[in-house]
Amino acid sequence: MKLSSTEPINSKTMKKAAGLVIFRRLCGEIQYLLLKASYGSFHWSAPKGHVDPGEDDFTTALRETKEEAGYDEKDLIIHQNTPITLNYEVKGKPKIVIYWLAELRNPNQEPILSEEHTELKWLGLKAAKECVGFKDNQVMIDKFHEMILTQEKRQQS
Ligand SMILES: Nc1ncnc2c1ncn2[C@@H]1O[C@H](COP(=O)(O)OP(=O)(O)OP(=O)(O)OP(=O)(O)OC[C@H]2O[C@@H](n3cnc4c(N)ncnc43)[C@H](O)[C@@H]2O)[C@@H](O)[C@H]1O
Repeated sequence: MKLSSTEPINSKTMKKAAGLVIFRRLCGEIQYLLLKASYGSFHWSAPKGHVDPGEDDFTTALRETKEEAGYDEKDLIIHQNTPITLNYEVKGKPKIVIYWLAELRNPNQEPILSEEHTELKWLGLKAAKECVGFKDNQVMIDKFHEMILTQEKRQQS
């Protein structure tokens, strides 16, 4: 389900985070960046994090990407008009996470990880979906992938 990024939330009952699904084109393949958490269930996700009080979602996505992957806005081509929002529960509390799609301009620029992650992977569509595991996350990657392919077709025609 997609929500407006300006939808009001009750920060006491709902967690909110924002991030970027970053891809690169390398050796004829579209590859997605995933990071492994250094805590909790050691889950894999795109760079993202908690929206600070008073911060807008997109600013959070940029800040967290810089903190967790070392990429600046200038390193990326961001599809700002097509965010996708995931809704799930963490420890019994609802959480929403807003993601934007972003292409890494220089596919050879490797991420710089923070202490929040121990590993990174660049994965093609199938492997990326297997790695994130969660169905809603997989559907999101499929949707972003479709956007990339549609844009490629438009540019070729
Ligand atoms: N257990 C822990 N132990 C120690 N420190 C911790 C901690 N959890 C958080 N922290 C601290 O919090 C900071 C992270 O904060 P932030 O960096 O600000 O926020 P975040 O990425 O949204 O946090 P998190 O990784 O917890 O969220 P996610 O929704 O992916 O993941 C949250 C949970 O939801 C699950 N999940 C992820 N995506 C899901 C989905 N689509 N559907 C259902 N569950 C999902 C994950 O497997 C995971 O279990 C870290 O620096 C760390 O210090």
